[in-house]
Amino acid sequence: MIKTELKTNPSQHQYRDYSFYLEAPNYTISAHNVTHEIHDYNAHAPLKHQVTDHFEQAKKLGIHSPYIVGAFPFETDKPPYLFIPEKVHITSKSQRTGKKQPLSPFQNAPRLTETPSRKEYMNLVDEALHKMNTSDLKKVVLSRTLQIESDDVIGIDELITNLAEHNPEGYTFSTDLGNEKKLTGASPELLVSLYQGLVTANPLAGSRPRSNDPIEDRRRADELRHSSKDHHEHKLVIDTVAEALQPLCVDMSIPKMPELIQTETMWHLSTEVTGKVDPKQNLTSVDLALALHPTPAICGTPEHLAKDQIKAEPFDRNFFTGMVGWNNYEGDGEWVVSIRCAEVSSHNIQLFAGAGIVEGSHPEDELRETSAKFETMLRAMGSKTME
Ligand SMILES: C=C(O[C@H]1C=CC=C(C(=O)O)[C@@H]1O)C(=O)O
Repeated sequence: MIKTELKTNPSQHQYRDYSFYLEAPNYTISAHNVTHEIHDYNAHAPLKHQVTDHFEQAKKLGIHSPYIVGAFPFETDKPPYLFIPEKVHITSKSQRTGKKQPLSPFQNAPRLTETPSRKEYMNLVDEALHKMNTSDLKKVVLSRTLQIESDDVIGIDELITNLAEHNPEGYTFSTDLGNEKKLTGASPELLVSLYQGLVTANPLAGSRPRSNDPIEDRRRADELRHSSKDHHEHKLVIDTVAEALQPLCVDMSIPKMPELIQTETMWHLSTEVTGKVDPKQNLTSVDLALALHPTPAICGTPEHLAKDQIKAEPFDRNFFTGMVGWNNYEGDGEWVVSIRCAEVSSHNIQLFAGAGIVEGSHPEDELRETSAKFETMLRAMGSKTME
């Protein structure tokens, strides 16, 4: 986890009008006045070189310690939306009011469309389970989308305030995607951070929806803690993350058993993997993030078979299940998995939610899990539940 050294008055920090905003558990980073948009991204040239070129150009423009910020999409052959801001502002965590009553980003009731339908989603899960019986596919993350259309201009400020109030342990973010669109959400999952040589990754996999009833909530947590199906799902992710980081790190440490963590809407199995970056390789946080992405927490294993199943999702994931974050001139930075999020434009919000399918998964449970994951965004919009 990144520690902040640059501390200013937290109350100065508002996300309004920022091109990039990330509120992490212990610091907030925001950026505006874009100088360089990395639009001439070349998927065949190493990103490292492109970033170095852009940093050099930014330096010529008088930005002494440039940052690169933005988002990468799920598909690795599609361009990221990255930029170098003229000004970056880092503070200790914003003081939140703890207000649980959401400010409404809508004046009038919006219209909702689900894709795929609930029945179609369960069919996709069934097909994936069938593939697991007839091929080497072990895990795939299948997702749904919820399109919300409003007559009002959507209040992005309210949305982000609500997300941050309700997810103090997570990463609330909003980043420009061009064409007046933003990717906005509150992710509980750290893909990777690099800070003064220390590498941290915190994969999540294996989940249960929370319940309003404390006894039922505890029962679900215990069920998850003891579920061999969920531990198997979790291990597939940890093994892949460890394998990707091993050649890039020294002194890696991986706890034997996952921890149980909670968000306002979900229980998750979580493992914090740490290590020291190999000093001989001159790696940046972007190098580490690209080496890990896409992890089986949002894609599956083996990756190529999981991607074949994901093609059956009847929509484009775009930046959902990609990553959002920043990288500074020294190569330090932090990248968060873009889940519990939505693409937001003036009158439309497209929400996304996925669930990991492994042998032993049940279509109705996965449907329920994705509905619960939508709730992170829905609650920030003032809605209690979609069931
Ligand atoms: C794909 C999502 O969550 C992933 C991250 C944590 C736990 C997950 C799970 O248990 O299935 C998912 O793999 C999502 O929130 O849309």
